[in-house]
Amino acid sequence: MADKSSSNSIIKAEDLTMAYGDFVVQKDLTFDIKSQDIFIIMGGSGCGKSTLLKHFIGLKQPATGRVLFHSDSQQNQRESDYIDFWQAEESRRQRLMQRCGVLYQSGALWSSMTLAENIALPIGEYTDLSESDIRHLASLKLALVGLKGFEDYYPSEISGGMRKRAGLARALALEPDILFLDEPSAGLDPISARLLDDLILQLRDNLGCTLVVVTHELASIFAIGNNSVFLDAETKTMLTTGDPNELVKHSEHETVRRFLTRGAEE
Ligand SMILES: Nc1ncnc2c1ncn2[C@@H]1O[C@H](COP(=O)(O)OP(=O)(O)OP(=O)(O)O)[C@@H](O)[C@H]1O
Repeated sequence: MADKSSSNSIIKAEDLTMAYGDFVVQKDLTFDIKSQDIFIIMGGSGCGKSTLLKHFIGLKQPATGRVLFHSDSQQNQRESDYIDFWQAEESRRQRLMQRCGVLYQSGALWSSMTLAENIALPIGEYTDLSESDIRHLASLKLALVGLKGFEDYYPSEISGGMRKRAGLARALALEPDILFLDEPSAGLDPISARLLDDLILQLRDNLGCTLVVVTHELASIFAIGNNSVFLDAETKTMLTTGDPNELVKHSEHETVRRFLTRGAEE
């Protein structure tokens, strides 16, 4: 089934069923995330958005089905170029994960380290660069997210929005081609949330990253998303996949249209 529309997929979920023990969270998930998508994982509370993210970042194994990563996002793609993440050898999995940056909901910065030190940490761990090169790179990453000059600040000395951006700078430390963001605008005021959306769009446009974002903020979904999957808590499966800006108008599923219009439809 190598149709043209799936030809530049960077991640694929195939018949994925997710469960905690006997408790099935979602079943039969099949969708593609394409290179340079801003792909939104959406759905009501407790439907399994964060659980799905965990399957992509190596924290949780599928009950059944597969998570496939393209072996090299820069190349033309054939079916044989996909790696079944959970069947791959540990070393292969680690290499795949080094292509991925993650921004956790809390931001997860080390409070006892400055912003530059927070970003230098993964760079020092995974590269052989000198201390001064690492420091220089950390400054560059902070500049990328609009935090030039804040190298020596501690997380407690900056605002929530700035902490999110610093978390993004750290997620970018190893120059990932895929970024996973868990509720990036949670806890931010509307203006800071909007600025973070703008930054996310810039990162995609300037760095060519693919972004996978868990969010239920409607403004963000429409502002940044060009592709999505909708997980339904009731039927425990996906209802649809596609551009949320189209789904809000044309989805055949009332549940999806109602979610995207906050129930204001009709
Ligand atoms: N470690 C766990 N063990 C058992 N059940 C879990 C675990 N983590 C989550 N669950 C359950 O799995 C379901 C999906 O949880 P998940 O956090 O993925 O949903 P979510 O869509 O991200 O929720 P929210 O929008 O509220 O953050 C929920 O019923 C939750 O209680």
